[in-house]
Amino acid sequence: MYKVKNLFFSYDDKEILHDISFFIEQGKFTTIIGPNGSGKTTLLSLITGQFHKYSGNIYFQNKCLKDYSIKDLSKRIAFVSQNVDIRFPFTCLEVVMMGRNPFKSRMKNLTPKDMKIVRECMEMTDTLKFSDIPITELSGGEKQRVMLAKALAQTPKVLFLDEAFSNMDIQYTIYFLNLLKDCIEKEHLTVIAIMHDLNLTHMFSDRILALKDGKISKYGKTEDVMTKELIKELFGVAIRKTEEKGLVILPSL
Ligand SMILES: Nc1ncnc2c1ncn2[C@@H]1O[C@H](COP(=O)(O)OP(=O)(O)OP(=O)(O)O)[C@@H](O)[C@H]1O
Repeated sequence: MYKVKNLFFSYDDKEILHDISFFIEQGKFTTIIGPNGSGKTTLLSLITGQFHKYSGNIYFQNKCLKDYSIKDLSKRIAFVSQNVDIRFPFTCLEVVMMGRNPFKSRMKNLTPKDMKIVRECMEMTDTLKFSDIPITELSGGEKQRVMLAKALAQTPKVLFLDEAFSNMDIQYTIYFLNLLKDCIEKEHLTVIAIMHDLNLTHMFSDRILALKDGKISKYGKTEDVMTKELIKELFGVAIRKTEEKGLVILPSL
């Protein structure tokens, strides 16, 4: 689905990503982990086509990422970041409807089929009740749910999440992680997420890409990557694995 080869990226003179190569499989939940400043968001920005000045190659569905128009890319990928940067008081319904823009003909309204998708996505994310409320009047976690509804309304092949649950309570976070697992199973959605919660990462991810100082420390199946040794190397903390596929962080060791 995604192939990244020998990717280097710098902000001005400061090198942020160094010789990154990996392949993302379709229909998997891949999580990028790593300490603050290790380059996770930068990597996501690059593979979602937000930055163009890099060296190396990024291929998406066997085609060079730079050869996609923004509209073509928006029909295939959706992105939810932790910061909801909408300052204009669009209603939540209007925001979710924007998710259908890549599919809309110019100067035309959304079709009944588009509106059905919008409604279903708002139902799924428990945001239908916010339809007429300006998004600027919602709490942080509520806004993130609306942005997730908008992203799902894009009916993407790949959903990118940059700490997209950071303001949600644990009940909604687990609800959404299970919902995404369902979409992966039934619709072969590919999810590429950045998460800081190592326990949830361990429970829900199929693959882990571990970044440190702009380089890949390890990439592979969750069980192979989330070892005590790697977590110690990345974050300097000890962990204990539980029988139920959970992780306990042991901060004092
Ligand atoms: N616009 C920018 N200009 C210059 N340097 C930047 C810019 N954005 C990020 N950086 C630097 O790039 C490095 C990687 O940042 P990035 O946001 O990718 O890290 P991250 O792993 O996502 O961190 P966090 O876990 O804190 O979100 C950091 O050292 C940061 O200071």
